[in-house]
Amino acid sequence: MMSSELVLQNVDKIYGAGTVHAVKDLSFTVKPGEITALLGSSGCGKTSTLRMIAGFETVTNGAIALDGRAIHELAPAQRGVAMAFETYSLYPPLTLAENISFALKAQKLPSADVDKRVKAMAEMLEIGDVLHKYPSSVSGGQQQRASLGRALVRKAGLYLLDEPMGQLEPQLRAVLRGRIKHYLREHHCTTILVTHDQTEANALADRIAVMEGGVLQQYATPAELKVRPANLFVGTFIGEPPMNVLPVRVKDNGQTIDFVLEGSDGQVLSYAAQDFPDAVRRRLKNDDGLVLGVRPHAVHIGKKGLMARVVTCQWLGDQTHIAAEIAGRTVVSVSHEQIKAAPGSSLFLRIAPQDLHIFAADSGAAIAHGAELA
Ligand SMILES: Nc1ncnc2c1ncn2[C@@H]1O[C@H](COP(=O)(O)OP(=O)(O)OP(=O)(O)O)[C@@H](O)[C@H]1O
Repeated sequence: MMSSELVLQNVDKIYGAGTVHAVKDLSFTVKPGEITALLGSSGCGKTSTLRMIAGFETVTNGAIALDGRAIHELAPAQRGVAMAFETYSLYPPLTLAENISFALKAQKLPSADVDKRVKAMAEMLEIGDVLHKYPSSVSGGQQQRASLGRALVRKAGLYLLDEPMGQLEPQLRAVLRGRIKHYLREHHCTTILVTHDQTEANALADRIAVMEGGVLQQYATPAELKVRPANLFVGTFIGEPPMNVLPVRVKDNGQTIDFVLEGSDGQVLSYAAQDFPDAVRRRLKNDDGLVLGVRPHAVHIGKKGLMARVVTCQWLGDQTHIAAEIAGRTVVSVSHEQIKAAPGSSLFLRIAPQDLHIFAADSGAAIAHGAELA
């Protein structure tokens, strides 16, 4: 199947009389055959972005190109894009099989070939037994899968999938994710997927565009987003349970680098100065306000360290989750060992220097990840 490169360049979406600036100066490229997820909370602008690429919304400023061809002023049908949108529903007078095969028939493929492809697609999506039914007599989840099948079975330069599995129960969603990813890979489909579910984005996408307030926060692989978040928003948005956040002031006395917890009576995370390379130390000016981000699995329970008061301690069968309070903040620790800690008791939290994410308190921009400059 052909696959295309998609380029968004300085795209803005302003609705109505200019009161809602839904997408701000958005630029990113999806390489041929790559799967990109647009991820963000409700209202961040991901659907507006997808709808502009599809042609259902006009672009206020900027350009969208597919394989070097500007498409943002073309009608949707002229863009060479296949779509599975919640609002882009099935044709009611056609069966699910006829809906899925519609575009293939329009391409005048031999009917034996069409039948074979529709059947394979339906089996992949677990709707083989309802292919003869009409949309009104199947469930929402089956309609959604038929709509996805109709998009995927077509030949297109670009595939746009809007929350394609939003209506499915978790087990089926997990099975289909794997199959859909395999299909997209095998057919080298350039794909954009909109989701608010980071598990889905991580499982399906090569790269994730994290959006907030209409602004692209970071565009990177799932692993990079976790290990090197560009800012505090991405750090706390990606990862489950979320990253712990500790506002601090830094003191470098030449021997040790001390992070003094804001709001505490002098509780300090203290590290040997040589734990941090000079390049990082030069960026940490004395008394600067910083925010430390620490993943829960990097917060260890030890014999010394930051003293915290246990709020809850739960063994989940394969890991212990401890929530502890320190300087009026809750810090979560996740451990694969079974730990017993009574609520109200005190314990000590240890964090290795290489597990610290250091952000500027004012802008939220990342300064360092572990011992490396951001
Ligand atoms: N047709 C419209 N007219 C005016 N404002 C709109 C319109 N469509 C979306 N918006 C606004 O634009 C902003 C971005 O909306 P958008 O639907 O793109 O976000 P989203 O991240 O996809 O959210 P959701 O996950 O809830 O669909 C929101 O503030 C929304 O209220």
